[in-house]
Amino acid sequence: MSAARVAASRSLPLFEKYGGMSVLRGVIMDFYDRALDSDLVGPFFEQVDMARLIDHQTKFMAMLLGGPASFAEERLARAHAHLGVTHAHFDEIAALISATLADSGFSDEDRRAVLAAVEARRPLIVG
Ligand code: HEM
Repeated sequence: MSAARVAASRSLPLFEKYGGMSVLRGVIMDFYDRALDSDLVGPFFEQVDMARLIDHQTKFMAMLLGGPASFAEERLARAHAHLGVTHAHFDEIAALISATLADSGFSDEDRRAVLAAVEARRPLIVG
């Protein structure tokens, strides 16, 4: 790759670097397969409309990656307010996101950046 292309790819938002909306949607579907398989967090999703949840989570992640989407913090808090999510649940979901991103080809640096943005939302989700 030429120096110019390397420089250009470094300045791309992660959203474009990792393939945009349809690729991201596949990553999110992979993540929810893992979440449903988890004894700790799987039961939370049993009664949930997963197609709708995948849409919303894809939008949320697209925003975190610098893509063309927005997802209000208030909405994130409202969605989890009555679920009784503990720190252990949050840690499990964060670990599943991390493993999914690693298996989807995210570099360690980019994976850590996404996880830091997820971690910053912990107070909105646990409670
Ligand atoms: C770790 C960071 C987390 C992020 C970034 C996240 C993100 C989201 C998003 C974007 C939605 C969709 C909200 C909407 O429809 O408006 C959602 C819904 C949901 N989340 Fe999370 N979540 C996280 C952690 C958790 C944890 C730890 C649990 C439980 C173990 C959980 C359980 C759920 C459930 C059950 C819904 C569906 C609620 C419904 O449709 O009524 N989430 N989450």
